Amino acid sequence: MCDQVFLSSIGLAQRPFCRPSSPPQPLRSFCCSPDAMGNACSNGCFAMLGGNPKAAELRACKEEIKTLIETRNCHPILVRLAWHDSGTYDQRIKDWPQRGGANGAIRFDPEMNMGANAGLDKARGYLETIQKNHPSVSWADLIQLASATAIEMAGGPVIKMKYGRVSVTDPSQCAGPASREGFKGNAGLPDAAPPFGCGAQKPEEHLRNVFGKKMGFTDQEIVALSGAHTLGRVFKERSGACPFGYGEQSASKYTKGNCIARKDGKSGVGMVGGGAWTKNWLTFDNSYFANYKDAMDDDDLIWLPTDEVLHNDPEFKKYFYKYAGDQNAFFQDYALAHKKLSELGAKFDPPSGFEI
Ligand code: HEM
Repeated sequence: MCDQVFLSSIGLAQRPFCRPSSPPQPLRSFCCSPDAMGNACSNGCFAMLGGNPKAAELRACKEEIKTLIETRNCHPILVRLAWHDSGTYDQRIKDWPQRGGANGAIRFDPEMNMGANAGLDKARGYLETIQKNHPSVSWADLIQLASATAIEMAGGPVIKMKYGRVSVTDPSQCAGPASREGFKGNAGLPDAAPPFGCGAQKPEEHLRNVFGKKMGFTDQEIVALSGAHTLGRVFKERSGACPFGYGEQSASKYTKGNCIARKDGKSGVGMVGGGAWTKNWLTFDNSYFANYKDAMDDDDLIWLPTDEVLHNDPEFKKYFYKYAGDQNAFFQDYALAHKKLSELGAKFDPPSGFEI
């Protein structure tokens, strides 16, 4: 077949020209130069290698993460760990790693010990064993992979992430708590209630300072990302943003040991206690939006000022009600916003990253 006939058949022929097909090329001509260690050429090409070995290693990690989540029901804390690694990102700082973001710095104490990260050392501990089994996988990738896997396992969307994130190697590369212009602490991670560390008087202003000015998200993305609170709990011993805490005695009605919160209806809540935004807080769905009135009216559920503003602010509320009525729209927008969050500030090797 000449090229013109072939291109027409797939709808790509632009101009009427015809020339004989080029002679068959050896595969090598499409694949530039993967190195002896099995790393891709600069185009991320592995055609000569029978698959990307780094992707294969990450897929093996994913299987171990699934076992971890299945046995410990730790979906929410893995999502929060990844978000707080990414959430140090400041788009006004250009250099890596000073700009923060998904670079694995949260595994080091200077970042882990920031007030906003209270409790997340537990999630770091969960991933430590997996990282030891796969030392070539970067912490930055492992943290993001665990979060995407948790969302999938909770019944949420598959997030088509890019991998190959380079990790920082030293605690001195962490973002300092007061390193972000206009934010007093926690490298500009959000506060659940006033006083807001950016000096904002109102939650809508605070969310736009944190997510818009600092990280580069739109109003729509802020609302979609907030829907992650369909999962998880608040603990008085961690953020202190609710009256519920560790153990059966301090648990809310929905976080006791015998509660069913998983999508598959199986028992198991991980550590007992805390207060949740939704009744089925190990299930990723749109109930955060659809059932917000329950959360506001029921003293055993949580609804923070930064949640409330999402259905009161004229811009935010357009998306809030859209997601309340349309779970598919929420899943689609969430997956895109989460992918963006997972890549904030990241440096990739190869530069184009790769999929697994
Ligand atoms: C909009 C601004 C946000 C505020 C003010 C906020 C605040 C909080 C607070 C206070 C907690 C409870 C922590 C504790 O006591 O253990 C929490 C938990 C959580 N947050 Fe957020 N968050 C925000 C955005 C996000 C985003 C963007 C995500 C993910 C994309 C997220 C995911 C989670 C998850 C999954 C938990 C539950 C963790 C667990 O159960 O261990 N949050 N958040």
